[in-house]
Amino acid sequence: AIPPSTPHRKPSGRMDHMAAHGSQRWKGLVISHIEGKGRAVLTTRSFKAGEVLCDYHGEVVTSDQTHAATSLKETDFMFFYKNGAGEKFCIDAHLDKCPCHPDRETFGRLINHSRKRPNIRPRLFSLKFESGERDVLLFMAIRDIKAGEELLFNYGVNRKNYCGEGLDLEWND
Ligand SMILES: C[S@@+](CC[C@H](N)C(=O)[O-])C[C@H]1O[C@@H](n2cnc3c(N)ncnc32)[C@H](O)[C@@H]1O
Repeated sequence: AIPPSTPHRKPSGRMDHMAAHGSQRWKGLVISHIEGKGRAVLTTRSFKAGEVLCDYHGEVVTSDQTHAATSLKETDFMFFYKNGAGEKFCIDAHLDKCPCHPDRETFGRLINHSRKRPNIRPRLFSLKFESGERDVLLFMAIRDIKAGEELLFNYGVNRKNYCGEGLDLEWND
Protein backbone atom coordinates (compact mmCIF):
# COMPACT_ATOMS: atom_id res chain seq x y z
CA ALA A 1 0.00 0.00 0.00
CA ILE A 2 3.03 2.24 0.16
CA PRO A 3 4.50 4.00 -2.87
CA PRO A 4 7.45 2.20 -4.41
CA SER A 5 10.81 3.88 -4.33
CA THR A 6 11.12 3.86 -8.12
CA PRO A 7 9.05 6.66 -9.62
CA HIS A 8 6.87 5.73 -12.58
CA ARG A 9 6.56 8.05 -15.51
CA LYS A 10 3.30 7.26 -17.21
CA PRO A 11 0.13 6.76 -15.20
CA SER A 12 -2.55 5.02 -17.23
CA GLY A 13 -6.24 5.97 -17.31
CA ARG A 14 -8.52 8.27 -19.20
CA MET A 15 -8.05 11.54 -17.29
CA ASP A 16 -5.40 14.10 -17.97
CA HIS A 17 -3.62 13.70 -14.64
CA MET A 18 -1.29 16.61 -15.12
CA ALA A 19 -4.15 19.00 -15.81
CA ALA A 20 -6.14 17.66 -12.88
CA HIS A 21 -3.07 17.85 -10.65
CA GLY A 22 -2.60 21.49 -11.66
CA SER A 23 -6.21 22.56 -11.24
CA GLN A 24 -7.10 20.12 -8.43
CA ARG A 25 -10.41 19.57 -10.24
CA TRP A 26 -10.51 15.80 -9.86
CA LYS A 27 -13.84 14.42 -11.10
CA GLY A 28 -16.11 11.91 -9.37
CA LEU A 29 -15.17 12.72 -5.77
CA VAL A 30 -16.89 14.61 -2.96
CA ILE A 31 -15.92 15.58 0.60
CA SER A 32 -18.30 14.29 3.25
CA HIS A 33 -18.41 13.67 7.01
CA ILE A 34 -18.45 10.27 8.69
CA GLU A 35 -19.20 9.93 12.38
CA GLY A 36 -16.07 8.97 14.30
CA LYS A 37 -13.77 9.82 11.43
CA GLY A 38 -14.46 13.46 10.59
CA ARG A 39 -14.06 14.45 6.99
CA ALA A 40 -13.91 11.73 4.35
CA VAL A 41 -13.68 11.46 0.56
CA LEU A 42 -16.46 9.57 -1.23
CA THR A 43 -16.94 8.64 -4.88
CA THR A 44 -19.83 10.01 -6.93
CA ARG A 45 -19.19 7.66 -9.86
CA SER A 46 -17.65 4.23 -10.34
CA PHE A 47 -13.93 3.76 -11.00
CA LYS A 48 -12.16 0.81 -12.60
CA ALA A 49 -9.26 -1.00 -10.95
CA GLY A 50 -6.04 0.84 -11.82
CA GLU A 51 -7.73 4.16 -12.51
CA VAL A 52 -6.27 7.32 -10.95
CA LEU A 53 -8.66 9.07 -8.56
CA CYS A 54 -6.66 12.04 -7.28
CA ASP A 55 -3.26 13.02 -5.95
CA TYR A 56 -1.90 13.83 -2.51
CA HIS A 57 -1.52 17.54 -2.97
CA GLY A 58 0.79 19.73 -0.89
CA GLU A 59 4.21 21.30 -0.69
CA VAL A 60 7.11 18.93 -1.31
CA VAL A 61 9.76 19.43 1.39
CA THR A 62 12.62 17.32 2.69
CA SER A 63 11.74 14.96 5.48
CA ASP A 64 14.27 16.57 7.85
CA GLN A 65 12.83 20.06 7.43
CA THR A 66 9.44 18.71 8.37
CA HIS A 67 10.49 16.92 11.54
CA ALA A 68 12.03 20.06 12.95
CA ALA A 69 9.14 22.32 12.17
CA THR A 70 5.90 20.49 12.88
CA SER A 71 3.61 19.30 15.64
CA LEU A 72 2.26 15.74 15.77
CA LYS A 73 -1.20 16.94 14.75
CA GLU A 74 0.24 18.48 11.62
CA THR A 75 1.91 15.20 10.67
CA ASP A 76 -1.62 13.85 10.17
CA PHE A 77 -1.52 15.76 6.91
CA MET A 78 1.94 14.82 5.74
CA PHE A 79 2.85 12.07 3.36
CA PHE A 80 6.41 10.80 3.74
CA TYR A 81 8.10 8.94 0.91
CA LYS A 82 11.45 8.09 -0.63
CA ASN A 83 12.25 9.06 -4.20
CA GLY A 84 14.05 6.90 -6.77
CA ALA A 85 17.43 7.89 -5.29
CA GLY A 86 16.32 6.82 -1.81
CA GLU A 87 16.08 10.39 -0.51
CA LYS A 88 13.35 11.08 2.04
CA PHE A 89 10.75 13.69 1.17
CA CYS A 90 7.41 14.74 2.47
CA ILE A 91 4.31 16.20 0.89
CA ASP A 92 3.16 18.71 3.47
CA ALA A 93 -0.61 19.26 3.26
CA HIS A 94 -1.20 20.62 6.76
CA LEU A 95 -2.83 23.81 5.43
CA ASP A 96 -6.61 23.49 4.91
CA LYS A 97 -6.24 25.22 1.57
CA CYS A 98 -2.91 25.32 -0.17
CA PRO A 99 -1.69 28.71 -1.42
CA CYS A 100 -1.88 27.57 -5.06
CA HIS A 101 -5.59 26.60 -4.77
CA PRO A 102 -7.06 28.97 -2.17
CA ASP A 103 -10.57 28.38 -3.54
CA ARG A 104 -10.77 24.66 -2.80
CA GLU A 105 -10.00 21.91 -0.33
CA THR A 106 -7.89 19.19 -1.88
CA PHE A 107 -8.99 15.56 -1.63
CA GLY A 108 -5.79 13.62 -0.90
CA ARG A 109 -5.27 15.01 2.61
CA LEU A 110 -8.83 14.10 3.63
CA ILE A 111 -8.69 10.41 2.74
CA ASN A 112 -9.00 8.16 5.80
CA HIS A 113 -7.02 5.07 6.76
CA SER A 114 -7.86 1.40 6.48
CA ARG A 115 -5.42 -1.45 6.90
CA LYS A 116 -7.92 -4.24 6.29
CA ARG A 117 -10.01 -2.87 3.43
CA PRO A 118 -8.19 -0.18 1.51
CA ASN A 119 -9.62 0.47 -1.98
CA ILE A 120 -6.85 2.78 -3.26
CA ARG A 121 -3.08 2.91 -2.98
CA PRO A 122 -0.60 5.72 -3.49
CA ARG A 123 2.03 5.49 -6.23
CA LEU A 124 4.87 7.85 -6.90
CA PHE A 125 5.21 9.30 -10.39
CA SER A 126 7.76 11.66 -11.77
CA LEU A 127 5.91 13.98 -14.17
CA LYS A 128 7.34 16.59 -16.51
CA PHE A 129 5.82 20.04 -16.09
CA GLU A 130 6.79 23.27 -17.82
CA SER A 131 8.64 24.24 -14.64
CA GLY A 132 10.54 20.93 -14.66
CA GLU A 133 10.16 17.35 -13.45
CA ARG A 134 8.27 16.87 -10.20
CA ASP A 135 7.26 14.00 -7.91
CA VAL A 136 3.52 13.48 -7.82
CA LEU A 137 1.73 10.94 -5.62
CA LEU A 138 -1.32 9.59 -7.37
CA PHE A 139 -3.97 7.40 -5.73
CA MET A 140 -4.95 4.43 -7.90
CA ALA A 141 -7.92 2.11 -7.45
CA ILE A 142 -6.86 -1.31 -6.10
CA ARG A 143 -10.17 -2.81 -7.33
CA ASP A 144 -13.31 -1.63 -9.07
CA ILE A 145 -14.92 1.03 -6.86
CA LYS A 146 -18.65 1.78 -6.89
CA ALA A 147 -20.27 5.21 -6.63
CA GLY A 148 -20.84 6.18 -2.99
CA GLU A 149 -17.86 4.31 -1.52
CA GLU A 150 -15.46 5.97 0.89
CA LEU A 151 -11.87 6.14 -0.36
CA LEU A 152 -9.47 4.44 2.07
CA PHE A 153 -5.76 3.75 1.93
CA ASN A 154 -3.35 2.09 4.30
CA TYR A 155 -1.36 4.81 6.09
CA GLY A 156 0.84 1.97 7.45
CA VAL A 157 4.52 2.40 6.86
CA ASN A 158 4.63 6.13 6.24
CA ARG A 159 3.19 6.85 9.69
CA LYS A 160 5.13 4.17 11.56
CA ASN A 161 8.51 4.55 9.91
CA TYR A 162 8.80 8.25 9.42
CA CYS A 163 6.51 10.42 11.47
CA GLY A 164 4.60 8.05 13.67
CA GLU A 165 7.26 6.57 15.93
CA GLY A 166 5.52 5.89 19.22
CA LEU A 167 2.20 6.89 17.75
CA ASP A 168 -0.47 4.17 17.87
CA LEU A 169 -3.12 4.05 15.22
CA GLU A 170 -6.17 3.97 17.45
CA TRP A 171 -8.44 2.74 14.65
CA ASN A 172 -8.43 -1.02 14.24
CA ASP A 173 -9.73 -1.24 10.71
C1 LIG B 1 -5.21 12.71 7.01
S1 LIG B 1 -6.48 13.01 8.13
C2 LIG B 1 -7.89 12.39 7.26
C3 LIG B 1 -9.03 13.37 7.27
C4 LIG B 1 -9.70 13.54 8.62
N1 LIG B 1 -10.80 12.62 8.75
C5 LIG B 1 -10.15 14.96 8.81
O1 LIG B 1 -11.34 15.22 8.98
O2 LIG B 1 -9.30 15.86 8.78
C6 LIG B 1 -6.09 11.79 9.34
C7 LIG B 1 -7.00 11.80 10.53
O3 LIG B 1 -8.28 11.27 10.17
C8 LIG B 1 -8.80 10.44 11.19
N2 LIG B 1 -8.92 9.07 10.66
C9 LIG B 1 -8.29 8.54 9.58
N3 LIG B 1 -8.67 7.27 9.37
C10 LIG B 1 -9.56 6.98 10.34
C11 LIG B 1 -10.29 5.79 10.66
N4 LIG B 1 -10.21 4.70 9.93
N5 LIG B 1 -11.12 5.84 11.73
C12 LIG B 1 -11.23 6.98 12.49
N6 LIG B 1 -10.54 8.12 12.23
C13 LIG B 1 -9.73 8.12 11.17
C14 LIG B 1 -7.83 10.55 12.35
O4 LIG B 1 -8.26 11.59 13.18
C15 LIG B 1 -6.54 10.91 11.65
O5 LIG B 1 -5.66 11.56 12.55
